[in-house]
Amino acid sequence: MKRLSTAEAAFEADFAALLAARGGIETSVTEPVRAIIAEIRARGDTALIDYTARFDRLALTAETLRIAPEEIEAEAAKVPPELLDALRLAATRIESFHRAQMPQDLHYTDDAGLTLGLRWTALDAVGLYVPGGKAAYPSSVLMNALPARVAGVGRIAMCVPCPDGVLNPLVLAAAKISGVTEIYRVGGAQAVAALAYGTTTIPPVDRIVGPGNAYVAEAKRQVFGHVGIDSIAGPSEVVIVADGRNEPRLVALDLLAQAEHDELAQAVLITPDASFAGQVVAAVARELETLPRAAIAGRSWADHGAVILVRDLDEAATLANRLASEHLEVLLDNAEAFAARIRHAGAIFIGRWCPEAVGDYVGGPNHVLPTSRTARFASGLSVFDFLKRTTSIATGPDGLRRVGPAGVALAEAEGLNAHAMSIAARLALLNERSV
Ligand SMILES: NC(=O)c1ccc[n+]([C@@H]2O[C@H](COP(=O)([O-])OP(=O)(O)OC[C@H]3O[C@@H](n4cnc5c(N)ncnc54)[C@H](O)[C@@H]3O)[C@@H](O)[C@H]2O)c1
Ligand SMILES: N[C@H](CO)Cc1c[nH]c[nH+]1
Ligand SMILES: [Zn+2]
Repeated sequence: MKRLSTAEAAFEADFAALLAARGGIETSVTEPVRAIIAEIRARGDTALIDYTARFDRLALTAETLRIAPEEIEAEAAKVPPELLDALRLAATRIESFHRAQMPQDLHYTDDAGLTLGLRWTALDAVGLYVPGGKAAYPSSVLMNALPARVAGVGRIAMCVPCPDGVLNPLVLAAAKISGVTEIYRVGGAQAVAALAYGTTTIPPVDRIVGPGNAYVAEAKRQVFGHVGIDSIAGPSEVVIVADGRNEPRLVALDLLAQAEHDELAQAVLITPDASFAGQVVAAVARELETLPRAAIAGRSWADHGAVILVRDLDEAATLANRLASEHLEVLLDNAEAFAARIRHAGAIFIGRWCPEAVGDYVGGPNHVLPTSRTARFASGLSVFDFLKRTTSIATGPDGLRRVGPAGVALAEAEGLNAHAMSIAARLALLNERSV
């Protein structure tokens, strides 16, 4: 864990090092992934079955690639009722927040007499990748599938690797609650390729979303352009701005909640109170003694954690904006006012009673958020990832007369004569016919 102080002369250099410490994309898998995608394109289901036998130790046939409805039911039925209730509560809240995001179409006639439109339509088909094994978060199934459903996507296909044939009941229960029934037990780059290009069993989709390991991320990068993808997520991050009026243990737990995701996760505390900073650092050490995921969280905190001592909250706001973190917690008296000054953060958690973990599960907004400072220009997953816009222009003779000559002039200036003539010829016809 780094201790930085804005009062120190070396601060800018230390801070730059902190910004640069964010994770990058793994490149050693580029060629293996290229080969896997080519095989899936050439041999379809047969290659998918071969790779699943090799990487997931699971023998499949074209008939068993897709998880049968009875299997989904049987697995979901293994989930304890209180956990199903928790998933349902989360799903209801996520669904209603995403429903509130749905945009309006535009349709109006302007002063020149042209009728202009902008219409939102949902994607036809989306593929949702869910990581296999212990890395799978059922909450992420809800966060990826529900916005697609709310947007009105016609078909949602899900791929989840099942190493040694083991299904994950919670993942299947979350899929069921989200209304996803088309689920394939395949993973890795081969699943991404199958979703992108299609096989006999898996029809192709238009966009692929969801997290995964380096093979999955690289495959998404390589199929991008043929299909759409969501952003490629880096390690999780939290920045916590807290004054000395907080309970140190609660702040320590919030830092560790991010750190326990991954050894590369980054947890940063910004505070104007040096004595409080010391108490939080001590509390982190105490909590690490008993935390089940202490090995991961301890590594993350040791290698990527930071405590920044600022002179005042103005400096805290400036640094929080520069960090443009995936998550920002504001644990201050006047948290709303501080949050209003933040321009760059994936999601903001406002007030001492609002830990980031609420947003991971039951807040309502999406927990798939921009990492690695991309919050400067990117946003979290939403219904907009599953919608597209089509614009329209309608005009009759009057509108064409009003705007056509300027179009002709611009086309001629660009040397595009057919463009100019397609408008000019109509204008000439209108004059001839005195329409
Ligand atoms: N919300 C979430 O669920 C979430 C969020 C963030 C990150 N993640 C990330 O998801 C990832 C999960 O990783 P995972 O590996 O457990 O599951 P995964 O589903 O991402 O990958 C498993 C697949 O990787 C492929 N693979 C493994 N070794 C390979 C090799 N040598 N060559 C080619 N392909 C190979 C196999 O096809 C296997 O099915 C982690 O990196 C985790 O950080 C998950
Ligand atoms: N904090 C993670 C995204 O950064 C999401 C998550 C899922 N489960 C728990 N947390
Ligand atoms: Zn989390």
